[in-house]
Amino acid sequence: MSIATMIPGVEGSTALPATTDRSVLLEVDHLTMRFGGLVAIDDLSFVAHNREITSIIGPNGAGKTTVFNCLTGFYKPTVGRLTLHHPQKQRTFYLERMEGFRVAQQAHVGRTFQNIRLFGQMSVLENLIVAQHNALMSASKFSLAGLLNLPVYRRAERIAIERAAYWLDRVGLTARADWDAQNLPYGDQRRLEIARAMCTEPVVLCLDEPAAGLNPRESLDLNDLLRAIRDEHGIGLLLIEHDMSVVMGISDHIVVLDHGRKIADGDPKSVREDPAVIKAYLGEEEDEDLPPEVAADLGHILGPDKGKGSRTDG
Ligand SMILES: Nc1ncnc2c1ncn2[C@@H]1O[C@H](COP(=O)(O)OP(=O)(O)OP(=O)(O)O)[C@@H](O)[C@H]1O
Repeated sequence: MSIATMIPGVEGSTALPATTDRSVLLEVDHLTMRFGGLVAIDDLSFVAHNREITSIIGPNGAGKTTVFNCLTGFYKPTVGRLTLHHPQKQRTFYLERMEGFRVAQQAHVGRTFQNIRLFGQMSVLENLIVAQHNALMSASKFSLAGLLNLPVYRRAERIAIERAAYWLDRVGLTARADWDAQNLPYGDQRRLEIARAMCTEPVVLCLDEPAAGLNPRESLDLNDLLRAIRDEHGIGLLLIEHDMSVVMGISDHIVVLDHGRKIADGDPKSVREDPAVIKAYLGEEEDEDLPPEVAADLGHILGPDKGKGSRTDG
């Protein structure tokens, strides 16, 4: 079977066609996460739709990464239900009940990390092959078919290599396929992490600050890549991002947290105008002068005429 029949966006694909289908992909109900006496997430509910980019924003410590950690099986929530409606398998997964490693394996929730976590001493290509470990192990019948190099394993191996090649091309890293991942420039490492997550064939991709450390050009390219993943690959994206030009530029839907609580939920325009959001980002002392880069970020959220305040980030 050609990789073209397996990867959405490639000629001959059998994946879901790119439509305007906005079916609910993920439901978060009454999610609460306590660490001892600290309530990191406090009764949070929201939905994310298929084929949309949903951003979760809020000041430092608002609970954004904790939401991702609960969704992806790194944390067990104290209370709450996380329901994934898998559009291809027509199945529902209760993520909070699953063992952590099964969340990626069975429910196909992929993620990238705030601090890049590549296999630094493996090549770029090897990082993408290792990401397909589950499929390869299954095809090898957990060793025998692989050891004997049976056709079923050879086919799975070929598909894994073709998928890796496809994603190398999509993120512009084909020429660096043999480099050790640790030797890539920072922006390339960020894109390799996204490619690696996509090689696991997620139905929802959670991206934790993918634009961190990117220059403006790289940041614009990232926007294009994320839009293309949404539009061509028929999945939902969840984004945590401090760069408000990225958030406001590509989000279909934004959920705003402050001290673990949801304070706003809607499209970028309504969130930008929401008084609770303005207050969370500006704080009470609106006259305080901010550093220029912080004022610029606030300008992206609140519009050019408002860029002063005391709270500092996305
Ligand atoms: N494993 C943990 N143990 C104890 N407290 C934690 C743990 N993980 C997160 N927290 C706390 O939960 C709160 C929310 O943290 P979280 O990292 O989710 O916020 P965030 O919005 O992602 O912040 P940032 O934007 O700075 O990354 C913080 O007070 C943090 O210290």
